[in-house]
Amino acid sequence: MDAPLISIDEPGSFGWRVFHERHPVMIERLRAAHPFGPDVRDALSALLEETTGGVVAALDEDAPDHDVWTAWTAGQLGRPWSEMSFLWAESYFFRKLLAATGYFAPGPWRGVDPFAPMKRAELSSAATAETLKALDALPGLADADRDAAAVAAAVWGNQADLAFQLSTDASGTTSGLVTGSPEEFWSLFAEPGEVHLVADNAAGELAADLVLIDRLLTTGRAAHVVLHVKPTPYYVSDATPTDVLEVLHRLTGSPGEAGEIGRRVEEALRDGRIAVRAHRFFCAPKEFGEMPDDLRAEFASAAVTIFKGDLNYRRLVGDRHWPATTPFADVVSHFPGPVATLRVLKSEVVVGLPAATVSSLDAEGQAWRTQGSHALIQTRA
Ligand SMILES: O=P(O)(O)OC[C@@]1(O)O[C@H](CO)[C@@H](O)[C@@H]1O
Repeated sequence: MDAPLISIDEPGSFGWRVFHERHPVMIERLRAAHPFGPDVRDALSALLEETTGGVVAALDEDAPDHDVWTAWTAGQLGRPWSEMSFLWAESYFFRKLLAATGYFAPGPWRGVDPFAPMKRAELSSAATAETLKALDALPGLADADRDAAAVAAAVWGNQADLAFQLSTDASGTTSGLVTGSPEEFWSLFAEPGEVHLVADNAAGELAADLVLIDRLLTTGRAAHVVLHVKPTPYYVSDATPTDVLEVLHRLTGSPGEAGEIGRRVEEALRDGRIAVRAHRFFCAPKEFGEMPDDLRAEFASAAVTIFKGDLNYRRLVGDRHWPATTPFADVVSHFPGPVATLRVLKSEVVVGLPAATVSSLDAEGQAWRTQGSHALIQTRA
């Protein structure tokens, strides 16, 4: 039995606060970052109004992806936004945000990633420089420690999510894993095969993901890697194909081990051991249980698929009020192959925790599910 979907209608709930508190701040930041004219500024205001108190309106008839969204919005148009599930509503919000900035229309903003200034600032920040410099320690580590470091960086890299940093929930602290371990992650890999990594954020997190991919290839755990990113800008900092190139340039332009890794990744892209894909379903307002057949077939042929980040977790297990002790294997039974998820907890949903862990986290009296201080590694062979 499925648990109830997480919604956005209850004032003060996490989903409600994303719409009523986080989105207005995000839109202000976009207005400050770009010299949008009155048409775009008005469209952004109208979007806020629609999504916080209005009804769900269709995309423009001439939108390039109008047909696919007609299917994805079936049954929702004309209904109040407050009746939509959090997952559905947030995804459609980001699609409409792109439309409001002129991303799909003829004109100066066509194809311009409105979040690029934020992503670029993170990629050139002192914090990212420090993280890249820390990679110099890797060659001196024993194999097991190097494995553990690569996974830990990929997990905690997910803290650097620019939408989340706009949240009043963000604690900025780092506690431990609520479940799982690097050893559990690596135990999924046996014969070298094709590994798929479904990326989340650009900049620092994607740099850590490329380090993990390099580790998979150089240790022979993967013969090929498919890196899945978003086809269009999404959730502020989600990685697109352009971001893969930006991060790669940042690595190859760095001294030391970061540069070495960057050059190995570049070589693997050139000779086809790494492929980058951007399936449109990665921006769909749907759980992965509803993925289309072509994507399902790709994952079915993978030796292992790695899902990064909070949103991919929500889509994988279902963005629902599951009891936190619900077995992970039960909620991912729809997925057609071995799967691992590396995620910092930034929204309400969580499964697969021992009852004792849940009670001790609850007893601490912190917003441990949403404040980005805890992480998890979960696998199903
Ligand atoms: O997927 P990511 O980048 O790890 O996190 C996305 C996120 O910031 O956005 C959602 C709310 O806007 C939450 O799922 C989460 O906090």
